[in-house]
Amino acid sequence: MAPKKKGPAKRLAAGRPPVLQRSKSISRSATKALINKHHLLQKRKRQAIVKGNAAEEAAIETEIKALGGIEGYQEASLQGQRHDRGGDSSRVLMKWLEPCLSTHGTNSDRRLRMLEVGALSTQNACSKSGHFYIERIDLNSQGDGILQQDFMERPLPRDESEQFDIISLSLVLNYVPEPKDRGEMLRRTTQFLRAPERYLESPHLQASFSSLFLVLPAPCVTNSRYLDEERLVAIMKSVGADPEQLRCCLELILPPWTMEPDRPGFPCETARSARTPPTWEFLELGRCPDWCPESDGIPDLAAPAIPLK
Ligand SMILES: C[S@@+](CC[C@H](N)C(=O)[O-])C[C@H]1O[C@@H](n2cnc3c(N)ncnc32)[C@H](O)[C@@H]1O
Repeated sequence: MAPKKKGPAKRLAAGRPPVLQRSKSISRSATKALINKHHLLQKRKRQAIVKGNAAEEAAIETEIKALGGIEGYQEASLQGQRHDRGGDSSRVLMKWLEPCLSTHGTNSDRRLRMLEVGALSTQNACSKSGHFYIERIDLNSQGDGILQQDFMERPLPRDESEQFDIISLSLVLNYVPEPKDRGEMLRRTTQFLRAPERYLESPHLQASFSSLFLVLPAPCVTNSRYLDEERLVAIMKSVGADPEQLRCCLELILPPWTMEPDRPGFPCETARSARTPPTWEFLELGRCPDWCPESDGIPDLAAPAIPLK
């Protein structure tokens, strides 16, 4: 028998089990294209389900799989959290909360409760801060410390001990294909937040808690036929947020030149004055929310289906 031909020496990494292999870096534009395509397919799939068209639904599901499924989408999202691509949004949150949290301290008995919906990592800025007990959930858990759970199916809190001081909903709302479901998701967050009375004896906390940290891709607000700042405020009001207390964070996917302070159409003071990393922009609508869970009426988030005039 002829001796086996020796191939080129393999690198050690080639023998690693797949879970240990380093993920490939995807270019910024490929990341963005993949995320957008995924959102589009989710929307079309939702429409196919509503129409009861099983064949179309299956075809779209095949397309989603070919794109890498939810894992591919999450991988692309993680790439977006890289420092050189604007970093993780919770850095912005920590910056906002710094004045109040530095007074509060990090004693374990004083830590605040955070629910992170759509958590991709246990290593972001709020996780590292030491200020929070964090419950992390995601539709598709990427590892220990992240519970696999659909927020929409999460049992409602039975009492205040199961509620949270803050909920992070960063780049999750825009993942939900149907306007009505987006409304329901927002409304649901209010049921998980602690009542403002809880903070009456801690004036430094009162200014910021309880609150929702809402992050949206900037074009959802700055370049949308259906949503602008005014409508976003109206939507937040309809779920019971005090408009004077709102603060929301937009992930800017537009080129850095749009950070020009006098860019028309972005009248927010903080956006003008903040020294921000190039891919983030802040929408300062006031301070943090003072939720009023009793607010009547179901939010009319079908609103985004009505084009702006
Ligand atoms: C773009 S990633 C955002 C990750 C991270 N929060 C960030 O800011 O970079 C969106 C994540 O939200 C998760 N997600 C979407 N809808 C969800 C739901 N109903 N419940 C839990 N997680 C959800 C997705 O699985 C995905 O991992």
